[in-house]
Amino acid sequence: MRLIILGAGGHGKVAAECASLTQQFSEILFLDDECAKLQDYPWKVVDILDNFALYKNTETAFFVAMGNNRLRAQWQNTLTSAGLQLTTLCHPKALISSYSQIGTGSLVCAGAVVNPFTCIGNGCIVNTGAIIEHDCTMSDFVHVAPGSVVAGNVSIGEGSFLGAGTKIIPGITLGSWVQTGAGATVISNIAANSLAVGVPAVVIKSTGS
Ligand SMILES: CC(=O)SCCNC(=O)CCNC(=O)[C@H](O)C(C)(C)COP(=O)(O)OP(=O)(O)OC[C@H]1O[C@@H](n2cnc3c(N)ncnc32)[C@H](O)[C@@H]1OP(=O)(O)O
Repeated sequence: MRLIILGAGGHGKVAAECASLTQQFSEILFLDDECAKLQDYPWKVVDILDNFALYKNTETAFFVAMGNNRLRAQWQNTLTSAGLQLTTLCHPKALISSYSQIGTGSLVCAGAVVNPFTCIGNGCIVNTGAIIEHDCTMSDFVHVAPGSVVAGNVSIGEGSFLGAGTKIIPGITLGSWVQTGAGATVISNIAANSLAVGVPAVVIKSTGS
C-alpha cells in the first residue's frame, strides 16, 4: 500500500516517521502547496494539495498531516467526500488499549497512552507523550499537544486544542473549538469557542465560532 500525506510541515514529518515504523506502506509521498520549494524535505513532495485526486487508486491510502484543526477538518472532509481511503496512524511505541477506539485519520504519537473505554474521534492528534485516561470521549479533529494529561471521564468537543502540558481533572467537559494554553490546569467545564489559560485555567477570550 502506498501512502500519500497532505501537508509537508513538521507534523507531516512526525506522521511520516510513524507511518514508516508501522511497516505497512511500500512508499510514502507528500502533497503540499509549497512542493516546488521542498526539494530538501526528507520525503518526496510530488504535487500541490488540490491535485490529490490524481493519486487515487485502490492501492493508495491518504493521511492529512496538518496541525491546524480547522484546516485538517476541511481537508479530511474533502478527501472523504471524494471517496478516498483514509488511514489511521499509531506509533508502535504508543500504548493503546484494545478496549479503546481510534477514529479514521487520527494520529497517536510515540509515548502516548490511550486507556480503556476511551473513544477518540476522526482526524484527531494524540501527540507525543500525551495521556488520555479511561472512559474519555474525544470528538473529531481534536489535538492534544505533547505531554498533556486528560484524566478519566473527560469529554472534549470537536476541534478543540489542548496546548502542551495541559492537565484536565476527571469528569470535565470541554465544548467544541476550545483552546487551552500550554501548561493549563483545567478544573471546571469550559464552554465552546473559549480560550482558557493558567493554573487553574480561566477563560480569557473567545476563539471565534
Ligand atoms: C509538536 C507541537 O509543537 S504541538 C503544538 C503545541 N503548541 C502549544 O502548546 C501552543 C499553546 N499556545 C499557547 O499557550 C499560546 O500562548 C496561547 C494559544 C494561549 C496564546 O494565545 P493568543 O491568542 O496568541 O494570546 P496572547 O499571546 O495574546 O496571550 C493572551 C494572554 O494570555 C497569556 N498567556 C498566553 N499563553 C499563556 C499560557 N500558556 N499560560 C498562561 N498565560 C498565557 C498572555 O501572557 C496574555 O496575557 P495578558 O493579556 O495579561 O498580557
